[in-house]
Amino acid sequence: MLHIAVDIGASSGRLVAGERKENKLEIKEIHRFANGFMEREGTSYWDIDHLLMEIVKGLATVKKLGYETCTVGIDTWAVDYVLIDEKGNRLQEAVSYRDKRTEKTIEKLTKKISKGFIYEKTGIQFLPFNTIYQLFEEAPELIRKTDKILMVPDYLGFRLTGNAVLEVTNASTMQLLNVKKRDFDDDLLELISVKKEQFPYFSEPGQELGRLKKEWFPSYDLPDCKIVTVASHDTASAVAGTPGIGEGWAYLSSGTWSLLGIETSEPVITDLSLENNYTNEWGTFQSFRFLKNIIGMWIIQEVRKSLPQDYNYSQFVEEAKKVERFQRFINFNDDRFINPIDMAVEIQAYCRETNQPIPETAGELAGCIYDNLAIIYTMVIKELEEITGQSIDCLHIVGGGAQNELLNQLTADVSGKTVYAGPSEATAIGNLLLQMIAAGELADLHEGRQLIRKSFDIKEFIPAAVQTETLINRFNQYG
Ligand SMILES: Nc1ncnc2c1ncn2[C@@H]1O[C@H](COP(=O)(O)OP(=O)(O)OP(=O)(O)O)[C@@H](O)[C@H]1O
Ligand SMILES: C[C@H](O)[C@H](O)[C@@H](O)C(=O)CO
Ligand SMILES: [Mg+2]
Repeated sequence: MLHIAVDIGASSGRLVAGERKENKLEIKEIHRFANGFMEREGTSYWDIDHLLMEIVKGLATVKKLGYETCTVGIDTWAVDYVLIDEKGNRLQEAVSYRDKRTEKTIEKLTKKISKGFIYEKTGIQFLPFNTIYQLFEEAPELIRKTDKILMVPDYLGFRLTGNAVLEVTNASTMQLLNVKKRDFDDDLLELISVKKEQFPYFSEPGQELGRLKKEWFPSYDLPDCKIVTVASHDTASAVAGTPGIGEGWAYLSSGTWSLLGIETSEPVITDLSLENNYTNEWGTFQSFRFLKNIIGMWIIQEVRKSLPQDYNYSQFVEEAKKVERFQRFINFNDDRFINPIDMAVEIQAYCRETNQPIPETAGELAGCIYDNLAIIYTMVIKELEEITGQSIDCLHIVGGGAQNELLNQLTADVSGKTVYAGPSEATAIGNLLLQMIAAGELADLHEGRQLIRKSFDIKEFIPAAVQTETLINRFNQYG
């Protein structure tokens, strides 16, 4: 059976076909397209209709390749949603989590209910753009007109099948679910004046959402195509698509964001996890993704836009290799880097304010980004071990960032952990695994990860000795 993963990240989207051929998973990229938010009248939003048409375009290609039967699973970035009325019409643009409307919302809401209380209920990290804060900022009359609040991947599935669900891995990122009840938290819904009935019913990954709506057939005429819910939060699919070599492994889903964490069977909700802003996003098969959001390749993506000359990511890495290591220490998790007007200027301002050499060239800018990400990753690994009491033996770097061999080696060196890099399309692969488990082609995720290890090139990076403590001390001095 052919399975199609629709994986849409903040910077790019792709349709990846996957089929099990004996003891290998064979994948083929069918369609790739750019993503990114737009700005209009002071609002940052996603062109959601364009994304839908890109999916349709990709499915038409599947048809042209001669397939008649397939399943499709959709995953995207987290927290963002679409409001629809009782006729299914979209009530407004799909606002991006990078929009500035929620910059002060945590401060506003935690005057009414403490952070500790919210965290005790949800176990979810405090990111200014969590769904709870976005919904709080919506105009009350718009919420009153809203029949359903659909998370982005669920909205795309609704447009293709007419059926709406709330898939749990992405639902958890709303910071509205009570982790013990595995249901909405009534206090939090009341706090933001939203009703439970304004959400669809929950769906676990692996359930049939429906068949493609007839009106889409003319452009791709896939008579036997079923949409299946997968881990619709892309990071949850990326974790599912992590090879999982050894016992004490951690994952780093390296794309626009760097999501670094471990899989747990129970949530970790402690003073220390709250203090360090760790999250317990829901994973597949009732697991949890105990992780931390680290500003990831967003930084270099935005620097790329700042520079007069266009560099591709391989060129940035080559330029970064030429500059001296660890000349600047920058805490890229500072809110100033969430969405500055000009990232290169913001980095230079940070260095000027902290009396550090100001990076000017592409190599100096990329070099300081990769140097400091390696230090931040190391600090998060140390925090994870301290908070959970579990030792982490190795780190799996998956996603587009896994192709950055300089950063892979720097991460191994600074953290002292062996790094396994790849697959770069782990999100799409995890999406495919969940469809294959639903189709009975795989018994479970354990078998799926064995298939990954047999099917894809996973590069090993052995740590070389560096003065980690010195680097962390210097980072804390400037961070
Ligand atoms: N050849 C390469 N060398 C080094 N880095 C690369 C290379 N190709 C891609 N990358 C890095 O991968 C990043 C994109 O990763 P990926 O494709 O996983 O992100 P995405 O899926 O579009 O977004 P999201 O993180 O929201 O899922 C780029 O920003 C870039 O930094
Ligand atoms: C906004 C979220 O933190 C973001 O989507 C992250 O969870 C992610 O999934 C990045 O791919
Ligand atoms: Mg991605």
